[in-house]
Amino acid sequence: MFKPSAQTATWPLVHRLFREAIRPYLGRIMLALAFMAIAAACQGLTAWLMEPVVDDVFTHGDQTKLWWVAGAVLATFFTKGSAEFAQAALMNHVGLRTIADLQCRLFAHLMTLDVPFFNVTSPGSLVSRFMVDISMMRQAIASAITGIGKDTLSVIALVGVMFYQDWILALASFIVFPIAIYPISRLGKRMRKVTVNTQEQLGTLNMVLEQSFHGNRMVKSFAMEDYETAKVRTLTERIYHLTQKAAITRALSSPVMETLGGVAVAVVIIYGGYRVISHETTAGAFFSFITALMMAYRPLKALANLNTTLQEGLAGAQRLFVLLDRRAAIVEKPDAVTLENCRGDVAFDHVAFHYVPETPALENVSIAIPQGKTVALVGPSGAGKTTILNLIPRFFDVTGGAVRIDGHDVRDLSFASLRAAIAFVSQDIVLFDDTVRANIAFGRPGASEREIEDAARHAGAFDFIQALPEGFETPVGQRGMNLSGGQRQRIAIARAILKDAPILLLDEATSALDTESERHVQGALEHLMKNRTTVVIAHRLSTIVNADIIYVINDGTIVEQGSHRELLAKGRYYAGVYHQQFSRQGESDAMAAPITPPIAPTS
Ligand SMILES: Nc1ncnc2c1ncn2[C@@H]1O[C@H](COP(=O)(O)OP(=O)(O)OP(=O)(O)O)[C@@H](O)[C@H]1O
Repeated sequence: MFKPSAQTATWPLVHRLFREAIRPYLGRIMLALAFMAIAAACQGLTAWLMEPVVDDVFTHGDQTKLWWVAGAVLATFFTKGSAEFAQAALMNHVGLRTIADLQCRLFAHLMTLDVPFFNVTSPGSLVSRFMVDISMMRQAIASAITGIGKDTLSVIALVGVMFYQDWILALASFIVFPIAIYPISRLGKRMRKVTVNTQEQLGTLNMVLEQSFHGNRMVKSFAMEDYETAKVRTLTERIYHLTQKAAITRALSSPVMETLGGVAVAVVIIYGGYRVISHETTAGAFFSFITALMMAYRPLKALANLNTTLQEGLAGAQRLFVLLDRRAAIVEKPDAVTLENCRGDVAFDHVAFHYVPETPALENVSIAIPQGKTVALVGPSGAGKTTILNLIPRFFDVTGGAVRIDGHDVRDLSFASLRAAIAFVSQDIVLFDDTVRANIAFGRPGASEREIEDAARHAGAFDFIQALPEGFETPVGQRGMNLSGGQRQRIAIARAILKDAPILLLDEATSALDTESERHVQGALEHLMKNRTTVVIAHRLSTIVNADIIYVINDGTIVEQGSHRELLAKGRYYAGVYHQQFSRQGESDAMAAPITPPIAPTS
C-alpha cells in the first residue's frame, strides 16, 4: 500500500490543481465570473433600492416612485436569476469536465505503472481514487470557484452599499468578522485531516469488499461469512465515526458565524438606531444598510464553509497527486529500439534477480532458447520458474546479467515491440467480462471474423463456443465464471493463437481437468507451440518429454539441464522425480498426469 506523501501545504496544492485541472477551462470560468459579477451587482442593487422604498415611498408617499421601484426590483431579480443560471451551467460544465479529464488522466497514468506497483497496490484503493477522491475534488473546485467568484463579489457589492450608506457603521459592523478567521481556519485544517483518514478507510473498505465478493466461494467453503462481516462492520463503524466527525466539524462553522453575525447586527441596530433617532441619517439609509448587512451574511457564511469543502477536495487532490507522481521503476529507454521481424531467439545471460534486496530469487541463470525450440522449466514450488517467465516481457527487470531477444537486451527494446513479440498464457486465466469474441480478440482488436473463428478452431474451442447460447457473442461473465476451467483455458489459448507472436510463454495449469478437457487443452497447446519459441513451466509429462531442452530449477538456480533422455541417463534429480512419479504409471496416463517434482537437493 502506498501512503500519501508529505505534500500537504494548501497553496502548492491549490496552485497545482489550478495548473493541471482548471487552467484549460479558464475561458469558461472567466465567463462564469462575469455572470457572477452581474448577479452580485443585482444583490447590491436590491439592498440599495430599500432606501427609496423607505424614504420616498413610505415616508414621503411618492406614488410614482412606488411603480418605479417595483419595476426596478422585478428587473433586478430577473437579471440576477438569469445570471445565476448561466454561471451554474458554466461551472457545472467546468466541474464535470475536470473530473472526466482527471479520471482519464489517472487511468492512463496507472496503465504506465509497472507490475511491481500493481503487486503491492490493492485494486480497491485505486477504485476509491476514481470514485471518492475525484468526486470530492469536483465539488471542491466548483464550490471554490463559485464561492470565490459569486460570494466574494456579492460581499463586495453589498459591503459597497453599506459603506455608501454609512461608512462608520460599516466599519463598526465589520470589525467582528476578522475575529472569525482563526476558528474557521482551525476547522478547515481539522476537516482535511479527517477527510484524508476517511478516504483511506474507504479505500480499505473497497479492497475488503472486492476481496470478499471475488473470493466468495472461498469465504463460503471455509464458513468465514461472520468473520468477513465483522471485518466490514469494523470498517464501516470507523468510516461512520470519521464521517460523523467531518459533519460536526463542517457544522461547527455555523455557531461561530451565527454568533458573530448576531453581534454585528446588534451593534448596527444599537448604533444605527441611535443615529436615526438623532436624525443623523434617514430611516431609508439605515434600512438599506441593514438589508445589505443581512444579505452579506449568507455569502460570508458560505465563504466560511468554503474552507472546509475546499479542504475536503484538497485531501482528495493530495492523494490523487501522490498517485500521479508515482513513476514506474521499469521504464522504456528514451532511445528504445523497435524489435522488428522478431525471430524468437531468447537467451538468459547469467541472470540474477531479487524481489526483496538480500533475498535472491534467481542466481546465475543462463538459458539459451533458439528460434522455434521449446524449453521446459521444472522444479519445486517457489524454485523461481514463474520469475524466469516474468523477466522476458519485462514485468520485472533483472538485477544482474541480461535477458536477450534476438541478441537485444530486453531493456533496450520498446515495450510495444517487445510485448508484441510475446504471447503469455498464464495459469490463472484472465478473461474480461465481455463476449467470447472480444476475449479472443483481446490483443488484436482489428482481427477479422474468420481469424477469430480459425483461432478458436485451432484451440479446440470452436465446437463448444458454437454450442453456447449466443455462440461467439455469449458473455463469459465475471472473470469467465460462465465457462468451465478447460473452456477458459482454450479461450486463452485461442487468444494467444490469434496474437501469433513468435515467442510463447506458457504456465501450464495444474488444476485438475477431466480427461476429456485435458485432451482438448493438450491438443490446443500443441498447436499453439508449433513453430514458436516456447518457454513453458511444465506440469505435464507430455510437455516435458517433447521439450527440446529441460531446465530443472531449484532455489533460483539451474541444477540440471538436458533432454528428457539425457536427464534420465544422468540418473540424478530429474531421473529421481521421473521414476518416483511416472514409472509406476502407464505411459498414456503419465502423458496427462501433472508433474510436481519434490525438492531436489542441491549438491
Ligand atoms: N512479488 C513477489 N515479491 C516477493 N517475493 C516473491 C514475489 N513473487 C515470488 N516471490 C518469491 O520468489 C521465489 C520464486 O517464486 P516463483 O513464483 O518464481 O516460483 P515458482 O517456481 O514459479 O513456484 P510455483 O511452481 O509454486 O508457481 C519464491 O520464494 C517466492 O516466494
